[in-house]
Amino acid sequence: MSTQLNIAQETAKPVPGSGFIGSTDDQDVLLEISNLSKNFGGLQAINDVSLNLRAGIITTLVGPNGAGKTTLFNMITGHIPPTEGNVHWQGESVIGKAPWKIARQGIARTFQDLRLFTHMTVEENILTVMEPGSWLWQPGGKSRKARRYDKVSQILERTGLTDKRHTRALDLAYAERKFLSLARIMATDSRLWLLDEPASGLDPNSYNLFLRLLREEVKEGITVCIIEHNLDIVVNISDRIAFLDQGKLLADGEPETILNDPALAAIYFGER
Ligand SMILES: Nc1ncnc2c1ncn2[C@@H]1O[C@H](COP(=O)(O)OP(=O)(O)OP(=O)(O)O)[C@@H](O)[C@H]1O
Repeated sequence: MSTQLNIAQETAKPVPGSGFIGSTDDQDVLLEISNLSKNFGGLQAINDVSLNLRAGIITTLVGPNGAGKTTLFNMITGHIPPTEGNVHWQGESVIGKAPWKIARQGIARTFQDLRLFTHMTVEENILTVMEPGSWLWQPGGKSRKARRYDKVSQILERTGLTDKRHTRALDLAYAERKFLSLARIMATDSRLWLLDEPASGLDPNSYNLFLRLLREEVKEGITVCIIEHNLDIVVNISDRIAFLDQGKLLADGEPETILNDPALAAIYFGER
């Protein structure tokens, strides 16, 4: 079994010390996680995690099953309260706020199980995440409703779903459902996207489209944090990697450094 997370060892930079790396700098921090912990009864799912999500990059959360990745997302988005610690979004704490309020402030999220409205069409699924006020007619120029439909068209075009506009989510292929989940996030105008395994199970063409789309969005100013298990995807996608294990943040840094750390690889592959 490989002792490394990445194959490209020749490009690796040396890891200082034993290999566990701390946070680098605090430039352009959009989301600040400070000393966050979560206990479920006797289980400490997240243990004193501090991590900054920097603007305009893709940070990937990796770690073995049960490491606490989804729990971390759940605390950022207000789905579960932390036992201790804080999360600041653009300088303001989100702790205690309802998920819908946090979403409205600009943090959007996808789920592993996608959570689409399966009996609604693709278009309807996207419209549900748009502001209700958008349906009102405004004097002068195009109605807001018309502008919303234009936006839906653009999103469908970019996600390759134009032909599926009036298809029920239920009748979509797996990759199309994944793209619909992404399309719904695109419709929210959020600044931070938290994506839970967005590329898992995609065929090569869909995967390439996904990568292209994500890079375009990041170029336009979106900040992304992704939970991902597939190392090929992690290698291709990450600007930065945060490595969690048993609720602890073991490393946070450059992909090359993290992916070539034998100690982390041993944990990832269950060889410790
Ligand atoms: N609501 C809950 N109640 C009790 N235990 C929970 C709850 N949610 C998560 N856990 C436990 O907390 C730990 C971390 O779970 P979490 O789902 O965050 O891990 P993960 O890194 O996302 O795992 P995976 O990669 O398998 O999805 C696990 O041991 C899990 O069983």
